[in-house]
Amino acid sequence: MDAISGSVLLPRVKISGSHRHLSTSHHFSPSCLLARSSISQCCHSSESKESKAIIESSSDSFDKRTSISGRSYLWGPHQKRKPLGQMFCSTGLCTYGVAATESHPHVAEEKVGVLLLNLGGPETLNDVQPFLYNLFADPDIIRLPRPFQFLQRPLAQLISVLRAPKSKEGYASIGGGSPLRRITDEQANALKKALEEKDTYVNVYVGMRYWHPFTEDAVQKIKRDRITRLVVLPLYPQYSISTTGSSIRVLQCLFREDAYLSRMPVSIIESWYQREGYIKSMADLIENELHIFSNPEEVMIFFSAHGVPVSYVEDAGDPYRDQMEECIYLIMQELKARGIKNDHTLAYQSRVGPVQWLKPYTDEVIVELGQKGVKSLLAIPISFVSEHIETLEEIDMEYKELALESGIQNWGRVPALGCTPSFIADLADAVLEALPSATAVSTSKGTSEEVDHSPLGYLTKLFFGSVLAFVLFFSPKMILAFRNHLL
Ligand SMILES: C=CC1=C(C)c2cc3[nH]c(cc4nc(cc5[nH]c(cc1n2)c(C)c5CCC(=O)O)C(CCC(=O)O)=C4C)c(C)c3C=C
Ligand SMILES: [Fe+2]
Repeated sequence: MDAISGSVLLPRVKISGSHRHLSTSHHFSPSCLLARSSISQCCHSSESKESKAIIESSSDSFDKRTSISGRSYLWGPHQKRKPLGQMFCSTGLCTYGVAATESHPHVAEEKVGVLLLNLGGPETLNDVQPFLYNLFADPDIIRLPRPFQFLQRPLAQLISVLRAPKSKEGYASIGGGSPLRRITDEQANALKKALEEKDTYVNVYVGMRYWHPFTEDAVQKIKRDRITRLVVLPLYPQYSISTTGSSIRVLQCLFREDAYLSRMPVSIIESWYQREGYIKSMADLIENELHIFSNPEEVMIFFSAHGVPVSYVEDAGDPYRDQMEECIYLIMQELKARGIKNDHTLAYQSRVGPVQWLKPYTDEVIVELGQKGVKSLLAIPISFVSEHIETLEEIDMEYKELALESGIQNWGRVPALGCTPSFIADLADAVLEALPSATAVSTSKGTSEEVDHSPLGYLTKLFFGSVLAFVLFFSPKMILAFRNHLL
């Protein structure tokens, strides 16, 4: 899908909000890594200077629910929860600054865009290895200490080649590719329509982090369409460094480098797991599935979230686990208010590689529940709003089989939200609420470090990196770890 275009434009969008000067200038590290050689540079953020430029404006106009987590976080070595600062305006943190009006002084009518960010997935089995390469080349997915960052791409190459056969099996079992692009396009269409029903006419764009349509392509379209105000909506309810954080950092690099884009008012909705519409939509889905069981009140409500390595949360300050727990608390509160008082559990799935991931692990909890005599289980994928390989293969096939082997007799699974009307309507509200707080990216280009772009330097690093990666990955310990966890 290109943009889902709305012919126009904004006389009907009311943009209100107090005008406030943003007093902090923004300095961004140019330490960009070429994560995908074919596309543009993407930031490696851990050194970003603007992590120091924190404005926590106590905006009176901002929704208190959003404020619980309405900020972004930088990760990096020894960093604890560092707000991204004001590279972009994050919903709830600020109102739109003077730059917005100064930069587009002749804009008579706003032309609003909504950019949906998602992970992307391979569409064919041939796409699997290059998709995995893009994923593992992301410094927000494999975090290497600074002196070893030059190994990122050789490592990504190695790991993607090693993992591809297993991943391909998974994608083959769900029809030969990921449904993510199709579903995200459908969500984009539905969101556009939902906004039109609220008298707001926008272009909706889809930007994927690791596969087509790439974020870089979506941004080009936004520029081509002369969008004057943008709301960025990552399709992850909870914020993680590895998902929303990674996508936003790509955007930062793209916007920082472009005069037009850096002046465009932008608002990012960083997390929205606590929105009433989302919570109620999830509760509706759970309630519906519970009714299918013959003994609804005895069913264990089993939330299975995508995991992240423990170090993200404990060392880098990823708010993901906190947001996940709060999200589940809110859903359970909503269910209780409807008279549903079932037991519930949260566990984390889909771990990759030889490091500790958030616990408890989904597979281990399923076995334990079986041993404890739980007979009915309703699995709820909670970290993602589309069907994808980890719902269709991991939950529906692997975990179902494990559950039945472990003594659980009745198995159910809540579908992903997809285009559920109440959910899409809530996303539309989130967009409308975010519009007034859009602010322009700073045009200042503070630099403190330079990246070595010389071809010789690059080739030397690539060569030694490959040798080192090879040695590292074929040491007996690593082979064992890979056999156990990755392959
Ligand atoms: C909130 C959701 C997700 C988080 C957090 C997340 C972190 C994360 N993922 C990997 C490694 C892989 N992820 C893969 C695919 C994949 N992951 C998510 C969501 C989250 N990932 C989605 C939606 C998908 C796409 C699924 C599809 O349908 O295509 C894969 C590839 C599939 C596979 O081989 O298993 C890998 C690998 C890491 C390392 C990580 C955190 C650091
Ligand atoms: Fe993942």
